[in-house]
Amino acid sequence: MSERSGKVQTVLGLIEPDQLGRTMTHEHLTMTFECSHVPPAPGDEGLAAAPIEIKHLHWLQQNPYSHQENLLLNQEIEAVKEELLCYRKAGGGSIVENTTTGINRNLPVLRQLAKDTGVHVVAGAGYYVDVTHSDETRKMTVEKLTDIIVSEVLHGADGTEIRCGVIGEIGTGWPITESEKKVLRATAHAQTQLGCPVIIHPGRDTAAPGEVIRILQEAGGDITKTVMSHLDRTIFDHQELLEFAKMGSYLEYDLFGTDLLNYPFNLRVDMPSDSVRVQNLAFLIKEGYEDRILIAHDIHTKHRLTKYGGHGYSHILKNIVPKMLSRGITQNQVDKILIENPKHWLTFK
Ligand SMILES: CC(=O)NCCS(=O)(=O)O
Repeated sequence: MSERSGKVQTVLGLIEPDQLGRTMTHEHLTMTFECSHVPPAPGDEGLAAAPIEIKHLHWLQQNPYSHQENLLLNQEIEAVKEELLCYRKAGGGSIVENTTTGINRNLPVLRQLAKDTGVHVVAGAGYYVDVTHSDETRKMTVEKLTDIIVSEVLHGADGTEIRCGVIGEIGTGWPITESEKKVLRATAHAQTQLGCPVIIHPGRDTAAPGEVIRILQEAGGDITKTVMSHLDRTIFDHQELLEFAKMGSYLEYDLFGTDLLNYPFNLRVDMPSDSVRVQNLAFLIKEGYEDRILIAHDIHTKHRLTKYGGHGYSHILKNIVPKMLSRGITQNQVDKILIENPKHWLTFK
């Protein structure tokens, strides 16, 4: 049995699972998202180059990836610190920080934020999507990738002694590339060695989550300790959702606070509103999945911070929880989604 067994690993060390409290299982506190820049529509070049201002907020909400500066969340450490203090005041306890290799993980900043705010921060090991894989990463064998991921959890990552407490978000696109498949197999092998939680970013296609789970399963991964992120923008039909839910992973709705009409990464998608997200949670609960649901905001751009008029990290606690309660979800079920489910997922076997 390892020292991590029965514990949660934060950037400040191991803690008891009961110390976590309310937990957002998919956020970013510092990262860059230049890999996902979308050129502005003809005529919008001026807006895309303008400083972020309240008069441009609606444009930014509809075109978040077409503004280069908006993609640099790493420039907002002070604002994020203030947000985390508000998150604590609102009853938040912990945050899983999903930034992996490829989108500028910064473990010393995460550790400082945890120290300054008292919020428990769990950092992510592994690799984001193919477009961010270096030539060196692409050439690695599954064994080498496994060793690196294991070391990020056991010894620390990016040349620091700060240890990751989950693997992910592991990035995959659609179709899943060969390099991403190797990372997925390495993730499963590392999880087998460590007994740790895993979290996946699926490609933007309805078939993507199921395909990822099949690859992890074949490589020996523990699907019951694996989270499928971004279901909001990936599976829409309730029957397809139930088919996927039967595969046994955690089901994460993590884009609370976003209301995007034309989702630039897949224009066929009708991005749901927060009201529809809550309806989906109520549906999954009715179907018996209350032990498998997780929620978050996945803040990864500047405009979603309260400093810029956004909803911030406390939106779920302040606005979504009352909405859930008003739609027949009980306090006990809310507590499962925000406290019990994250706790079970994050505890090492
Ligand atoms: C940081 C990240 O991967 N966020 C997800 C954005 S997406 O549009 O839902 O893929």
